Amino acid sequence: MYHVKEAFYTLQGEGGQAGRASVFCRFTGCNLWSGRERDRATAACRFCDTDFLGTDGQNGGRFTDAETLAGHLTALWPDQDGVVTPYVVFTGGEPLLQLDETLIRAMHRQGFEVAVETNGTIVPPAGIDWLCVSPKGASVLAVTGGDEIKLVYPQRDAPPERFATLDFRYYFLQPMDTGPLGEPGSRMAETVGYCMAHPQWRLSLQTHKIAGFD
Ligand SMILES: C[S@@+](CC[C@H](N)C(=O)[O-])C[C@H]1O[C@@H](n2cnc3c(N)ncnc32)[C@H](O)[C@@H]1O
Ligand SMILES: Nc1nc2[nH]cc(C(=O)O)c2c(=O)[nH]1
Ligand code: SF4
Ligand SMILES: [Mg+2]
Repeated sequence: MYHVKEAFYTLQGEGGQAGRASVFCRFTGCNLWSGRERDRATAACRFCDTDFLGTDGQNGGRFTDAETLAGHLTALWPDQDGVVTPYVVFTGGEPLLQLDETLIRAMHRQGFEVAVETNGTIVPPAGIDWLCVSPKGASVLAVTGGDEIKLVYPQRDAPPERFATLDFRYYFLQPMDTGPLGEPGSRMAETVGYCMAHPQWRLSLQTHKIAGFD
């Protein structure tokens, strides 16, 4: 059984695939935070911008098997004429608590490329086409390579230096969303500063928040 908070068609907003049309599948639940506000201050991950509790979101629900969920996600892809390869992003919550090889294969059979957004604490199943790892605080990484690392910046217990020699194709810093840009607490300027001082790292902006497309 797969538990899905919500599923929707949008553009990938972040990282090296930003701007690409994507079906998002947001799984319920995370191993680094319960998702309840009263637990946030003591969680392993404390800055989460996402509601991943329950199955009550847009196109959410409980799916008994991979084929059923794959069909549900495929129906959200608008371009049925095969001009481009369809793209699905599994996120959450922590998607690797639920995503398995059976579901990845089912999406491949539907013609999709499969991307994953993970906190890096769980070993991924085989077959992922684009793996994005976003380390959280002092949590121990089970994944030390992939297509991109997208580190939310700054994090006291997770300085970029700790990850600079890992095996990724792209290294991104994403400013921690602490509220509106330009308001006190915005981490934009220091993130830009770090990328300019350390050219290995590129800036990733949450373009869906800036442009308001989800
Ligand atoms: C909600 S998480 C779900 C996937 C997975 N649990 C993870 O943490 O990578 C999706 C992406 O949003 C990022 N993110 C979460 N809260 C954020 C915030 N307040 N500011 C910037 N990025 C944030 C995460 O680091 C991750 O790259
Ligand atoms: N448009 C859009 N792009 C995203 N990239 C990663 C997201 C996530 O929450 O995992 C996300 C999201 O929530 N929306
Ligand atoms: S690991 Fe990801 S889903 Fe879990 S609380 Fe942190 S940002 Fe949110
Ligand atoms: Mg998001």
